[in-house]
Amino acid sequence: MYKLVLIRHGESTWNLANRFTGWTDVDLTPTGVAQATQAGQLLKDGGYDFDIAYTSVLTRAIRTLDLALDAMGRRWLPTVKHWRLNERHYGALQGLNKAETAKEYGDAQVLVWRRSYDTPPPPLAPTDPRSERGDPRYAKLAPEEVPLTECLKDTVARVLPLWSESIAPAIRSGKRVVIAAHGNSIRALVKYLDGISDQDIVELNIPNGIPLVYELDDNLRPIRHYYLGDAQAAQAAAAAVASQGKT
Ligand SMILES: O=C(O)[C@@H](CO)OP(=O)(O)O
Repeated sequence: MYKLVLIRHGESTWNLANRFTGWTDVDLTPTGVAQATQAGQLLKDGGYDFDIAYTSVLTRAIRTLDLALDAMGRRWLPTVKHWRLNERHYGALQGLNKAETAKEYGDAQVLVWRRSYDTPPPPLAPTDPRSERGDPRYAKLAPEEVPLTECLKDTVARVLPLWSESIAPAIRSGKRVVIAAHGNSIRALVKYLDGISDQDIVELNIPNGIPLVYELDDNLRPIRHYYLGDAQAAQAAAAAVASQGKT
């Protein structure tokens, strides 16, 4: 049996401001810092240890990983930072307040933009100053590979090559893996691992900064999964994430 640990970053400044974030690179709030440290403490207390870490190229996930590993005395852990673990690109919604957007377009439309499997939010114009196409961290990508919007289906499609080419082989080779990523890149991975339907994935929300443990069989099929720490608190935090897009 293998164990894989997934951690969504701690609360970010734009989580606090309730703004659509996507590929916008914002930092953690003091609460987010505390959540990340607490995640590391929970892992340490639970006897978890890792051989390799994966994270995105966005500050909130990188810092969460750093803080969690620091709490475990494992700041030196080999780490892969990859754009394929970035948050889902939120297109022209990036920067807008979620509740105000719901007031303007209605809760149902915002739910479609936030959680539907295959309806992307309206795209950014390539010339929009919010576009990440000129950002040096994506210099290795062709400009058109840097998204202007994504639905979850697109996110699944770009997360899975990293899973099958790097993360899954690492797990199979016996390495203990932790992934610090984002609400929707984790939803993409969980959809794939658990075989969740396109309809049911709408209901799945991932709370900030709570380690989610997957026990996997020899074929990397999930046996069970659970949040570390207080299960009810994790459930309440996930429900609070679901409410962020309501009026
Ligand atoms: O804004 C975002 O990028 C994500 C995660 O914070 O939000 P949501 O939960 O609305 O998908």
